[in-house]
Amino acid sequence: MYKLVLIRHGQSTWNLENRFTGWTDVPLTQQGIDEARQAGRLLKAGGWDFDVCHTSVLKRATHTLWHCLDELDRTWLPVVHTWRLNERHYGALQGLNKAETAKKFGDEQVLVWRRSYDTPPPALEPTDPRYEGSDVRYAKLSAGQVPLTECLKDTVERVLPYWNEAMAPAIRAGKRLVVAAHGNSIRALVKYLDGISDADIVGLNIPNGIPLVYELDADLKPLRPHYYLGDPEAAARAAAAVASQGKA
Ligand SMILES: O=C(O)[C@@H](CO)OP(=O)(O)O
Repeated sequence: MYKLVLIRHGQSTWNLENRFTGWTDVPLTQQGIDEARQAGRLLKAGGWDFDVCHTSVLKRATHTLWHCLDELDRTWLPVVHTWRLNERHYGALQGLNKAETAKKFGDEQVLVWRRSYDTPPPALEPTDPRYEGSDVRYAKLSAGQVPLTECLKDTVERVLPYWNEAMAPAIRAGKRLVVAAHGNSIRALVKYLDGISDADIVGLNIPNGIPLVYELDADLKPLRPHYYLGDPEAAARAAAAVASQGKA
């Protein structure tokens, strides 16, 4: 049996301000740091250990990993950064307040933008100062790979090659992986691993800073439903709070 741990970053400054974030590189709040450290303590208490860490190129995920590894006394572990684990790109919504956007466009429309599988939010113009195309960390990507917006389907399409080419082979080789990523890049992985339908993925929300565990068979299929470490009710409450962030 293989085990895989996925952790959504702790609270970011834009989570606190309830703003659509996407590829915007905002830091953790003090609460986010505390959540990351608590995730590390939970892992330590459970006797978890890892060989390799994977994270995005965004600091809220990277710093979550650092704090978590610090609690585990594993800051020396190899860390692989990839843009493919970045948050889903939120297009022209990046920076806007979620509740105000729901007031303007309605809860239903915001739910479609936040959680539908294949309807992307409005796209950024390439001339928009928010466009990340000239950011040095994406210099090696082809022009089309730096998104102007993404629906979850687009995120799945860039996360899955990384799963297939980097993560799955490492797991099969016996490496114990911990992944610090984002609400929607984790939803992309969960959709694939659990075989969740395009319709049902709308109801899936990932809480901040709580380790999510997969137990996988030799074919990397889940042996049991994925679960959160710690108090399951607290994890369910935190996921419900994420769901309601997009309401007016
Ligand atoms: O703003 C974002 O980038 C994501 C994660 O914080 O938000 P949502 O939960 O609305 O997809």
